[in-house]
Amino acid sequence: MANDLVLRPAGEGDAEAVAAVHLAARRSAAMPRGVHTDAEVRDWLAARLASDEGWVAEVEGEVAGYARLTDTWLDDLYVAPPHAGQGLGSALLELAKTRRPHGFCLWVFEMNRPARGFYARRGLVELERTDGTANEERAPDIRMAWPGAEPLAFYRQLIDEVDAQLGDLLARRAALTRAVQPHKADPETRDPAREHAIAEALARRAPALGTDRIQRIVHTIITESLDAARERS
Ligand SMILES: O=C(O)C(=O)C[C@]1(C(=O)O)C=C[C@@H](O)C=C1
Repeated sequence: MANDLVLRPAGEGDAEAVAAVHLAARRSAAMPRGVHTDAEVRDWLAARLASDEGWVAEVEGEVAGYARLTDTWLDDLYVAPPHAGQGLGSALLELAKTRRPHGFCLWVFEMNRPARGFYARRGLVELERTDGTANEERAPDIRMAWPGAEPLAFYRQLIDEVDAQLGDLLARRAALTRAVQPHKADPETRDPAREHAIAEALARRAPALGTDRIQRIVHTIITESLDAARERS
């Protein structure tokens, strides 16, 4: 642990120093190149720090690391390269756990093995992986979570959030199944080849479930959607 380490809330006057830590840490980390100019990063971080919860780690009076939290995410945790390996990251992460006792999530780039190991060793678990198409850097990333003091409640809340999206998607999908029926030569006959192709496409997006399970899920969704469409017509 670094001597003289002080953790304190970030103030408006810290924006410049925090941005310097962010830029230097990103350059030396196993992360994709940033897609913004340094000036854009400085402006963006200053705005974020004005509304999010920021903490700085000071060593001998200098900002050497920082963490930025929203209600449910640890959005940033960076340590300036000269101060790496001195316990600042651990101290900031433990602080985040204290500040968010009911848990939080974060994104880490798949290529950033040191960071993934750092979080895993401190009790964070991997939740999901992306192919990177949804982030600015277009680099595969991993959602990790610290499930907090009551993991059951934490995970149920995340499940509820996903189910809200799933419910909307099921409603949209069922409406489309219904809309297409009048345009079929024989609405009573199902199209196994088409259903198979749909399941294969879904299985590519959800490999953890495997094709057989996805086939059964797709079959149920389509059967029930067709049934609901008949009831309403
Ligand atoms: O594409 C069709 O032919 C549809 O009727 C839609 C749909 C679906 O919901 O995706 C439903 C039944 C068919 O067996 C195949 C697909």
